[in-house]
Amino acid sequence: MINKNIVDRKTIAELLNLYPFIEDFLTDHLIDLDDAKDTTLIAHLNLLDPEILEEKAIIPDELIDSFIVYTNQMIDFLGIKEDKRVQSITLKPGFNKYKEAETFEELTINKGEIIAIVGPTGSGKSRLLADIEWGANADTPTNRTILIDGKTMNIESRFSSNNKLVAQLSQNMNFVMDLSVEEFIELHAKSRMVENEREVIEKIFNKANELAGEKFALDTPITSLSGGQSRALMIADVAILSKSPIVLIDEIENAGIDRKKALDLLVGEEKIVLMATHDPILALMGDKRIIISNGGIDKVMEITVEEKAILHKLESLDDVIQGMRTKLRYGQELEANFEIIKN
Ligand SMILES: Nc1ncnc2c1ncn2[C@@H]1O[C@H](COP(=O)(O)OP(=O)(O)OP(=O)(O)O)[C@@H](O)[C@H]1O
Repeated sequence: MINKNIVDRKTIAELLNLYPFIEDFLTDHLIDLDDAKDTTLIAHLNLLDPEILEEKAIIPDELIDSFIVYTNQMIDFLGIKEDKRVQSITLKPGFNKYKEAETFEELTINKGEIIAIVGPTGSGKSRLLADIEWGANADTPTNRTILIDGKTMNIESRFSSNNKLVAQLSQNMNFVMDLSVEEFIELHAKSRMVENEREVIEKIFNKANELAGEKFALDTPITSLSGGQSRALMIADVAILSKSPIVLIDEIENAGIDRKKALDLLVGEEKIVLMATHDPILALMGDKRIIISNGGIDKVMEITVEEKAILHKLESLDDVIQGMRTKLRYGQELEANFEIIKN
């Protein structure tokens, strides 16, 4: 089944590749496929002249909604083998540290969504991630319940180490195995029984190097990767090779990797991503954010249009800071005059 997150993130060409039958719907609605293939449907509609939209009686949001309904009906009708992956997780309220009931409405997170978890140090962000990893069923200190596709996690999924529903990326990841990067990925690819092993190894290696600040080689021993490089390798590995549909990230801000690319990579693979963070850029990169206070979920907020604009400015500031970091690292002097490019 598709949902709005998927339609918002995939290009029309990618959607056509998955569901060739949508061509009829798009052409019936006068979408010029030659023009539109490399953009998302919403981006394409937003680029159209308002007069043309009016003339064709197209209201972008309504068209997207009917596109989703049509595509899902066709998936049903054609009996297309349904994606067995998890479609959503739901958090049901429990108690905060003072045993007061959490007041948020039950929260459902769909695949392709990014949720930031924010709150002061010690407020319970990691605890929430642990509840999700554990598949809490009113049996953790918070008394929360986590539903996967509307159901509590069964015992097998909770305790099995194969087919884990949840992949966890934490701040401190140390490798202890005596393997090269290539051998490490190969081992993982073999255990997953992938057919196109070479291709997968190359893809993970290239993606990891795109995310990492300092490049590494296929024959670099994994024990000599830096913190940021190991984190980049794990993210690429989880995104491309791991079948776990849910990814939990505990603070990637200090890992020295390209955070935006990392999130885009995970979400592009249609994972459900939850990340605990103190970093305003990451917090605003989420579609929603969960505010934690005293061990409880205080509220759930959606990113506003104004915040999206602020995120854009913060990213420019961040570029300046990263640039300065690079200069300092390579022994250069900083200049007082610097420009913040985007506005
Ligand atoms: N609802 C709760 N009931 C009981 N204990 C809780 C609850 N929420 C959190 N805790 C406990 O509070 C402590 C601090 O929580 P946690 O480590 O999750 O904070 P954090 O927000 O991740 O902190 P930091 O930002 O420093 O990483 C932990 O021992 C955790 O188990």
